Amino acid sequence: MDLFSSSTSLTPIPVRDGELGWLAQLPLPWPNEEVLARLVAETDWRQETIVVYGKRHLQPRLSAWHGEKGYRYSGLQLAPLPFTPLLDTLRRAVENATGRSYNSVLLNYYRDGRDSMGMHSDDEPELGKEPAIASLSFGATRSFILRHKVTKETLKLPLGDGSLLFMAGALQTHWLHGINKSSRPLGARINLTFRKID
Ligand SMILES: O=C(O)CCC(=O)C(=O)O
Ligand SMILES: [Fe+2]
Repeated sequence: MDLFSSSTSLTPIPVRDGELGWLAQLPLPWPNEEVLARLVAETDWRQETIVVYGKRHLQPRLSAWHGEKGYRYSGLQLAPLPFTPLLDTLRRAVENATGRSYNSVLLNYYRDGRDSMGMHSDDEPELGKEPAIASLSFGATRSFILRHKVTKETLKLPLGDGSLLFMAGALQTHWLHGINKSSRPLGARINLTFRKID
């Protein structure tokens, strides 16, 4: 009997108009807390500015972009940093679990419950049609909100320490997603979304 088969393969989350898979703990060579501490310390974190209706705002989180190609995100042009050995190990673990390959990763650092990400779709043209996006989380559990653009159906997925969420198929065409602010005292969370940019 393969003791690990049930814990290392993605569990499908049934959803209309897209594909979602979930794994409670991605197998990694280090404990989650060690990965979190290294990502906090070793990443060149930036607080990016976004322009909304002509006004400049600081994003309510820190971020970093690593990959082979530059990337436009919410009107920002992010200059890519190379993959570090740590990020490369995480990428390989995510590729094993999802059966897809990635050449870029966006890191987001939610310092506490006041940090957030507005509702959006990852549907930039350079991601291609029906992009596969693998989302790896460390630290505090935050609710990942998914809202269907037409039916307004809403899913709330608590993404815990070490968990992997896989989004594919038509999901980005039909759904928005984001991370709400929380009034509860929450610790730090880092999320990595692995993507393939053409
Ligand atoms: O922090 C999360 O779980 C979501 C991140 C996200 O949606 C993104 O990076 O595009
Ligand atoms: Fe996203």
